[in-house]
Amino acid sequence: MNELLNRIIENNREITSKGKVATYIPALGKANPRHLGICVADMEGNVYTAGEYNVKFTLQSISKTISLMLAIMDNGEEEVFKKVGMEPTGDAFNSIVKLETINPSKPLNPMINAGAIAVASLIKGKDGEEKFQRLLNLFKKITGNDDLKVNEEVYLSEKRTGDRNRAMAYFMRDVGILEGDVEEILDVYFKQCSIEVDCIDVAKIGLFLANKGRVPYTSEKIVSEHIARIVKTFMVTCGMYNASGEFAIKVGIPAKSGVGGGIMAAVPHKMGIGVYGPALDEKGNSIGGYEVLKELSRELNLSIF
Ligand SMILES: NC(=O)CC[C@H](N)C(=O)O
Repeated sequence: MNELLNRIIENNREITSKGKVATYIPALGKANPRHLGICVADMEGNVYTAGEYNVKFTLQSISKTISLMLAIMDNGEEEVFKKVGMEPTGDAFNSIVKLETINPSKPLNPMINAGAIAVASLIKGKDGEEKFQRLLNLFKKITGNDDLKVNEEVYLSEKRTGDRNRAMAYFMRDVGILEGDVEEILDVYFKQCSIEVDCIDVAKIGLFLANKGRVPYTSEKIVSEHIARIVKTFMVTCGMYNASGEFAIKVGIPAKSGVGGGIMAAVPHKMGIGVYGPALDEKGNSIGGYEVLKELSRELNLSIF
């Protein structure tokens, strides 16, 4: 397996030159666009790695999967889906346009920014800090990594420049989707996006979802199978933003990407995969990571369809 992963990384390194590192969050612009790494963690406890698997990056939109999980655990499915929809969108992850035109006005799904901000508002806690700590603790449990923390530079960089997210959040409060202190809600969201990880952490998140919401090594059941299934279904329909349909055909694995360059993938009953390559395609997905998953899926016949 290590040999296969090394080969796949080297086969796809060239394509990273065709992508661009995200710079709309200035601190993300410092990443090395040539980096490409992978970790596969399987059900038996084996961990395989290749390339720059241990370079640190921030979760960004990958965090939206676990924040959704926590919001459903806290409030139940019915309450959460009163505030956010279940439908994919053909628009960019940070698009604002449908918020006003759709009736009733609510974000289309929890994997786009507006939806994830609505979800962050539903996490329980006496203030933003407690809400975020509850979410961070859940990530620590799932990955088995107690050292997970926020990358302060990325967090402050996004907080300073996140006016589009801020605009969506204030609009959502106006139409009654968000309640309470908008800046505090945004702070939870900006921090969850800035949690720093490597490919191993991300593969463990995938493995946890692949194993229906249980951490395989400890067998601890963190969430019901039903909620784990909801999260994986969103990964299939919305996880790669407006490239999710094509990804389902070409790769066929539930996956969630982030603009930090990570992709988290969950192959049901088999393995979790964490990929990192900060050079992005025009839709905001890791250009090398996408190709790496495509080749791995083909080699090991991993498509769920
Ligand atoms: N697609 C992403 O990873 C987006 C997350 C990023 N923090 C943002 O809000 O723009």
